[in-house]
Amino acid sequence: MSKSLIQFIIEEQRAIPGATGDFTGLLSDIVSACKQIAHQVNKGALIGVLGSAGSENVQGETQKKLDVITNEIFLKSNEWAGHLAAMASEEMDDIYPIPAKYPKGKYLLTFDPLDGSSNIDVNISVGTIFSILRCPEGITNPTADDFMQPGTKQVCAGYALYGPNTMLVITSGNGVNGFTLDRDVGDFFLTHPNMTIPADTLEFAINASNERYWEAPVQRYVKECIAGKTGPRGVNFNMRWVASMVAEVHRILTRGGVFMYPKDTKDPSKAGKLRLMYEANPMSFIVEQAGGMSHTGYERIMDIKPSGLHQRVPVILGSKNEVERIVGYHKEA
Ligand SMILES: O=P(O)(O)OC[C@H]1O[C@](O)(COP(=O)(O)O)[C@@H](O)[C@@H]1O
Ligand SMILES: [Mg+2]
Ligand SMILES: [Mg+2]
Repeated sequence: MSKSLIQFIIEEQRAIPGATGDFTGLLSDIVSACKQIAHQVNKGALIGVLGSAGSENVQGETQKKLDVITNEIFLKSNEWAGHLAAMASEEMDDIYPIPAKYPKGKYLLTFDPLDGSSNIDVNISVGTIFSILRCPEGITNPTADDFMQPGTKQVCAGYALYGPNTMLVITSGNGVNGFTLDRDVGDFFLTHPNMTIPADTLEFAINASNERYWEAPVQRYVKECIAGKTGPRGVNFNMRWVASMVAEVHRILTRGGVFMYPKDTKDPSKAGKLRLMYEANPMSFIVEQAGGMSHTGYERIMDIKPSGLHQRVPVILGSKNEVERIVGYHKEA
């Protein structure tokens, strides 16, 4: 049988001089949270977890019952062990300091507990996204300011995909590896070592209903793809849109492609739809580690110095040559 996720992490940790085991402990708590979420998502209506919670999160989005449940699972699994100083989530306005009754640790955790939650009631794949940062040296009671680190500072990023299989895909800056949950054994096993994104692709993903709001460079790119053989690209493209970022990124890691939620004029107060700290940054870390590229069209996402926990950014990520082309269109515009 292939390596379990925890064996894999412990072996990686051994290669780091001075490692204390804190990181391994933290990842094992995250894995435990993802297994619990997989169980809830899998049971669905049988345990009454589908539908709306009747509340709104800080972004003004209606929360699903599972948004609330999965957020609670992540907090409870990760607060007790002494690896973290604080957490931040899509579903909470402010940061979550570790309660005084527990020891505090040296890491910060941000997460989107249920990504693609509009898909949950229609039984389409959803996921969880997380990012681990170091708590700044000497800080025991971090504030939101301590989370304002660019994506290049991430220690680890990952996602769980709750699809036909439950998978966990992680990077700690040493390539990207994918693990599949064996429900009978109750553990994740390495099934997709060294995942890489092909540099070229003939597949793109975008919510085309927003076309009239996009900027000219993205309109040009998509128009050229749709023109296919008869257009300037001289080749046919395929399009996909799942509306779960985790599923789109997983497809791109598996067979290449481009995913875009670009800057648009739909709501001028928002720079994009996706959130930097717990969606764009972790996915960018994974995509770059797999040989892909992740950009806003104007700058590398992981270079952005965050200004707020729930800051939104435009996202263009995936196969390198296509993302470079789209960035080039932005420069020409
Ligand atoms: O419904 P739209 O506008 O196509 O947006 C879909 C995007 O929104 C998201 O669902 C946002 O994530 P949440 O469900 O965590 O809010 C992404 O996963 C997805 O790419
Ligand atoms: Mg999300
Ligand atoms: Mg979410």
